[in-house]
Amino acid sequence: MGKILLGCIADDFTGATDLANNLVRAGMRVVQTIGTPSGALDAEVDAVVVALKSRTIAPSEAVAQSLQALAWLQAQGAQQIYFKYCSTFDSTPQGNIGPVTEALMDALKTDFTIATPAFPDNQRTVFKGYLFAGDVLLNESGMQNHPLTPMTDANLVRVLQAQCKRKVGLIDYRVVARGEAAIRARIEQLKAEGIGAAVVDALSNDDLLRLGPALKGMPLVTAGSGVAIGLPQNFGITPSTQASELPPAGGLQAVVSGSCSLATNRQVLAFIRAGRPALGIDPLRIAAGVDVAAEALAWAVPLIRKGPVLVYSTADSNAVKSVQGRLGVEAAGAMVERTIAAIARGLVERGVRQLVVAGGETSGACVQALNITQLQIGPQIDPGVPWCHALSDAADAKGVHLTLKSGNFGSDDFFSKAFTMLR
Ligand SMILES: Nc1ncnc2c1ncn2[C@@H]1O[C@H](COP(=O)(O)OP(=O)(O)OP(=O)(O)O)[C@@H](O)[C@H]1O
Ligand SMILES: O=C(O)[C@@H](O)C(=O)CO
Repeated sequence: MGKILLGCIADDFTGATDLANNLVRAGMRVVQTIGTPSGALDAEVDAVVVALKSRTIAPSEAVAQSLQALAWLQAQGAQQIYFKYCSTFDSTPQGNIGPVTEALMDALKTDFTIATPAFPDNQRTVFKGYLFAGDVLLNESGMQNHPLTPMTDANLVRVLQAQCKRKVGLIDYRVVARGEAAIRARIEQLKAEGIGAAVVDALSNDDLLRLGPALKGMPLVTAGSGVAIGLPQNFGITPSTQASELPPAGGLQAVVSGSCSLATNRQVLAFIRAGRPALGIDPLRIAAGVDVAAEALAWAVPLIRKGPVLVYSTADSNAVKSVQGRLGVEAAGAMVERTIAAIARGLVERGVRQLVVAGGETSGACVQALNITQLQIGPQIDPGVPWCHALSDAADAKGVHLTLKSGNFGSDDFFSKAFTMLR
């Protein structure tokens, strides 16, 4: 197999497909691996995204996993490394984005990198170092109440500095607007001031496309998925439809959703309002010992021959809080994830070959239950969400078309629209 150009390390599974999607749209052939593979790469591609589940784990463990991924990517010939985190920069002062960045810098023996979660296609922009989600600052966007990674400060220079030993600086929008030469000059100036990492402003895709050429040859880039739109051109790659070609899809269609984010709540409602079959599952019944997965599969089987079905635990924040109050946050999450993963597996065993999964943690549980080891990345359904084609150790799940939807991504009609794209 040929050597890869770009080696990527993503801190969660849906985030990994988001990054892979932007690379594919810019012309790269990409596979996503679930965890760091044990053997050599068995595919002819331009980039590999190693999907970790490291977003909320302790820095020492995240560093160890990321360095293992780095070593594997280097062994596949990667010329540049991309550390992908969330477009809402999910991490507290004790978070691991800084420690992982610095460990990768040390391993790559590089003295400078950039950091920017900007993803304008999904309304994440960075201005004077402050991250906006839509029209509001990150800490007014709801992210200040995130159960695991509450973001109470939108100033990314401060947030990253709190996690880093190296000094953190800023490349602001005025520099970015002037393009490659100005960005490179600013990088040299920051380095001379002893700064090791700089947050980069980006208000639009044009900013990201101006940033791209200035990153050519930088050993490590750290970012959300947005920066990816400007990197393939550095390797002489231009957009092509072939990069996103997947084998033809067939089989039955289903959606499973464990995401409780606002966008997913709207998507569940839209699917129900469209008159499609949908079954809500109740975490308290799972806790009471009812075999909810078996019930859901018995419900789905007669319906699924006629079109896509949805099984969801999606609920609004009050309902989720009430369940968490009774069962505990972690126990409730784990119980629901296990049940949805069992349903996903059961659906695939019963002939589902096109599966939509909503929610990052939920996706992790489903992908693991299906023993999926590798995903080939196909066409985009909505910004940040592509169809994928699965390689799996489980014979049933081999060749399944799968999409892993981040909680906050996708239009309201996503659960119906997704299937129309595979016809
Ligand atoms: N009704 C419910 N009550 C309590 N917990 C739930 C309920 N439904 C789902 N959960 C749990 O909430 C968590 C949702 O996280 P998940 O990452 O899947 O979605 P998300 O946060 O919307 O997605 P993303 O991480 O992509 O933004 C999971 O642990 C899931 O099991
Ligand atoms: O960057 C994002 O917002 C997503 O790719 C993600 O990481 C969601 O978990």
